[in-house]
Amino acid sequence: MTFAIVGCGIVGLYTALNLVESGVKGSEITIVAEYLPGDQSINYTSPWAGGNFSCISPDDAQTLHFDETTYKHLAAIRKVLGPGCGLDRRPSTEYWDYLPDQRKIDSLSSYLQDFAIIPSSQLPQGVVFGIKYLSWNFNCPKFLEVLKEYLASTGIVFVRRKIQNVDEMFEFASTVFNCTGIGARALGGAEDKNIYPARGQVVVIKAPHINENRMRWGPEDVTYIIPRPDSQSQVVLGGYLQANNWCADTWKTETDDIIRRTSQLFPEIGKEPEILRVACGLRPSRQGGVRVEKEQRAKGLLIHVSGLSGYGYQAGYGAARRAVRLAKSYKL
Ligand SMILES: Cc1cc2nc3c(=O)[nH]c(=O)nc-3n(C[C@H](O)[C@H](O)[C@H](O)COP(=O)(O)OP(=O)(O)OC[C@H]3O[C@@H](n4cnc5c(N)ncnc54)[C@H](O)[C@@H]3O)c2cc1C
Repeated sequence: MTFAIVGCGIVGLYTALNLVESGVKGSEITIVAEYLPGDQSINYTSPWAGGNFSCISPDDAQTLHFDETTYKHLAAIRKVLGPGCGLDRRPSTEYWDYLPDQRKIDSLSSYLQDFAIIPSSQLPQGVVFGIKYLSWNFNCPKFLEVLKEYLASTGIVFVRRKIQNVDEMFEFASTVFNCTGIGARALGGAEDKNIYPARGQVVVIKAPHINENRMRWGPEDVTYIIPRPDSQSQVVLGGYLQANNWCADTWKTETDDIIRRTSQLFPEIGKEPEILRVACGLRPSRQGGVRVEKEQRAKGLLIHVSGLSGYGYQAGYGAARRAVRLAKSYKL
């Protein structure tokens, strides 16, 4: 059996990793993508992520399960890739201006390391609920490159090509994974109009004194501070979740708003941090949630792994594992 993956963002790479872990030889896997690690485009979301493990996922059982699978497996991934791979542990504090769904808290509290609910007397003004735990932090551009190098070392071939119609992928293999992120909306032969962007702008600062995550979930926006491992003290500040906004530009007003909100949440950031970069990305959100589905096409089997929205790093490994089991017809 041969396998091909269209898409080389975090979801395509996690899918390849799952295939290798399940015993498939690297030489039986081909990854085809318009953009590869190291590239930058508004149509390539993965380099723009914060990124960490947080409470961003929706409250449905499937996504919570994907979160759990990924959280528990990241230690094994770090071991394989080695120190300096852009994946490491940092403590995290998350606050809500509203009560989060109990299903999510029950799920997270059952496996997050060092999980604790913050006593209400210690919550900042306006916050109604808060937790602390040990999170995972990604230096996303670096992690993508290191993971790609590791997969290449197993014999996986990477091909740069824009696919017009998904059936072209059966030139490469009889089983194809569609991991095209925001591109899944327009992928010929498999257009998924449920996919839509959720734009986020981020500000990258230099701040060696910030070594923990802090997040605050408001009714409309999220404010977050995410240190990047193996990055010479970069910290990612955000953010926004702007549904159906395709804009690739960045805005000074949003930068100022992000600095204002993050320095309020974490005063040690200061009001004039050293800004290294401002960027934005389009989270591949999906009406109906994450799609892990098997489809029999005339030329072979197609498995969709899409709609990872703002949780591709923290839930994508779990989604990819389910996709690989579907492909290999394992019991779920
Ligand atoms: C500001 C921001 C902050 C975020 N923070 C976090 C975070 O802290 N934690 C977290 O878990 N997630 C976070 N995310 C979300 C995360 O970045 C996404 O869920 C993830 O990157 C989606 O990965 P993907 O592989 O599905 O898509 P992408 O990374 O976009 O990859 C898609 C791939 O498919 C290829 N492709 C598409 N169409 C075609 C075609 N027709 N032919 C050939 N190739 C094609 C592309 O070239 C690319 O290689 C954040 C996102 C943003 C924007």
